[in-house]
Amino acid sequence: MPWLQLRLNATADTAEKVGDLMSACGALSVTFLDSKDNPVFEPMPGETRLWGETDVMGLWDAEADMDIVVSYLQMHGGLTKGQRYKLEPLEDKDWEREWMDNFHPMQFGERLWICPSWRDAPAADAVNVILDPGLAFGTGTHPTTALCLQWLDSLDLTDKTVVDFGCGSGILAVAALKLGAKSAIGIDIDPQAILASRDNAERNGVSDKLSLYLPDEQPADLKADVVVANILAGPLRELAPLICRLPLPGGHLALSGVLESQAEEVASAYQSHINLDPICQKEEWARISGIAK
Ligand SMILES: C[S@@+](CC[C@H](N)C(=O)[O-])C[C@H]1O[C@@H](n2cnc3c(N)ncnc32)[C@H](O)[C@@H]1O
Repeated sequence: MPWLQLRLNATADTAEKVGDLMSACGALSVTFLDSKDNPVFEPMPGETRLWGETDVMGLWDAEADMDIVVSYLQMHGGLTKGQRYKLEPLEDKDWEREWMDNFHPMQFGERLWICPSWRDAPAADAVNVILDPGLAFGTGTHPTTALCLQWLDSLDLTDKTVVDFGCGSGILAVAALKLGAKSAIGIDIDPQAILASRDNAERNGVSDKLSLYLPDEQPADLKADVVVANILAGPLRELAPLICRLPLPGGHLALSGVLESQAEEVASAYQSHINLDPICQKEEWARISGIAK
């Protein structure tokens, strides 16, 4: 089935509203893209977008009446009078082909590779995580995920327990298990993330070692040797009292999803419980890590 894609530019303040309006008039998916065309996070409710100019891209099936969609956006302030937008058909075949052709195995750190299922593993002795990119967050292409994968690769995870807080596709928990962790727990507020993580664990033969919880279901006394949380700066600040208690004494913690400009403030919420490493950066993103006191 061919698709129709509508793309328009929004600002930090309007992107979320434009996305909601697109969903309200039948978009099958809505993606936010930064200035380099990387997909960016959907903001948490009440959270301010921090990355300035954002393109919002909605996808409809070919039957959709896009005149109605455009009028609806104009009527509700998603498109201002005279604002330019791009509407183009996307052939299903081209779309999938392009996706598949462009998604190559990617290396993180020394041992770890993320490999789409339709490509051969790059090296027999590498640690290969098989993951199919989708609309869900967490394929390794985003710098915040990459920072966490590199960090996990740098640790000796043999027989360690791991918590992946904000597990998304489960990429970090699955990678940790394939790097030798004994067991992992993934936690996410999004039920779709729980399902995606389960699928990806099964695809990688580690589902028996991964437990998944919504936040209000997680064990009360949860502790682990290694804790990784790739969520945004706001939740990381708010959840600091909870996340600080997750690593065992001497255990490792990494926080990601934080812009470089927010790193000091987030780090200060953790420094009473964590001996912090120097902040590590990739593009405009920062990773905060350290060892629990
Ligand atoms: C940026 S994605 C990270 C996904 C994956 N861990 C990765 O590194 O690519 C953030 C995930 O955190 C989840 N999340 C956001 N706030 C959360 C919270 N307060 N508690 C648990 N999960 C949360 C979101 O639903 C989303 O799946």
